[in-house]
Amino acid sequence: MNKKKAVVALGHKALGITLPEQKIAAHEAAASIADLIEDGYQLVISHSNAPQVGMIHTAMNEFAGRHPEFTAAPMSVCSAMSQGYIGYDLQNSIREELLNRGIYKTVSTVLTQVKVDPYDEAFYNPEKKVGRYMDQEEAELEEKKGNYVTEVPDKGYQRIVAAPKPRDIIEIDAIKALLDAGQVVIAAGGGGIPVLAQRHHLKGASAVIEKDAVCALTAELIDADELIILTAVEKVALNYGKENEQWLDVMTTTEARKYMEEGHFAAGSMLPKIEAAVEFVEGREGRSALITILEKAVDGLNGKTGTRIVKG
Ligand SMILES: Nc1ncnc2c1ncn2[C@@H]1O[C@H](COP(=O)(O)OP(=O)(O)O)[C@@H](O)[C@H]1O
Ligand SMILES: NC(=O)OP(=O)(O)O
Repeated sequence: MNKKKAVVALGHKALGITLPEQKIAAHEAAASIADLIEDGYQLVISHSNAPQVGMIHTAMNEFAGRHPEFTAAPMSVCSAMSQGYIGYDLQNSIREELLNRGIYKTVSTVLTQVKVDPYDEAFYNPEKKVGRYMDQEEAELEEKKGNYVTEVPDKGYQRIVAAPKPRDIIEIDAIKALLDAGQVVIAAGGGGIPVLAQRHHLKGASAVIEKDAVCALTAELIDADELIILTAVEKVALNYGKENEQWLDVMTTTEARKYMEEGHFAAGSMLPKIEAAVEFVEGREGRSALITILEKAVDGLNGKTGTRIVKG
């Protein structure tokens, strides 16, 4: 039997932020991933990184210059570190969960670079929130360092960086080779390390790519059957959080476009998921995307919950 190929996007719920939180969250996420593997899926797994990459950037740059051995690290290097920091925990948690179920599979993290366009509008209009919430004084200090910040209602301030569109995945052949060998691959974590191609040289870009967007691109490039976005809500809603909230079981791509125009999906959270789902599903016939809560992945795939996005 040909196994179904899927890309799974793991959000904040699957990761936590601090190392102790991450260890617990990754363990729980591994159970959902193992459920999917037991259900017969061949998986490429990607994940969020905005809190972590901000934390790493602050940690790396706070001490820069105070000692000759501590030098500043650009955002692209911090992205690479976040892939290692998160991938390490995820691959070991998934490996352990699979072994507990009597399944032997190598699980590996591919340090993944993603090509972006140097003229992408996002470089002129940074909007991606990263890192912890700050008070006004801390935010002003960040601005003095040349960083951009934005006010977040009820939470304080947060740093913002460019989130250019992912154009190509440099290590895609390695990802495909591992997948074809029946192994479990964690790739393009945190949207991938954004790079600008300068002839044979890849120059790290100061940006953080939207992980849902890179999941759609990965799914396209491996010609996946499913895009599975595991997040903090069981279903997508119209009028989310309002009195007339309406949870959706299924949504065609035409409906999704209309709902996006009507502003039903919040920028930076649900909107990139819907955009990714529409882009992937419209790529070829027979594809579908699922958005559901982390612990109900298999129920979602079996049509018991979640919101399914289909071409139409
Ligand atoms: N229309 C909507 N339907 C459901 N959830 C929505 C909607 N608009 C915004 N959200 C919010 O999007 C969140 C998921 O996005 P996000 O927190 O960025 O997840 P992740 O970390 O999994 O990528 C939900 O927890 C919910 O608060
Ligand atoms: N890179 C990225 O999209 O991370 P978040 O999901 O944490 O915003």
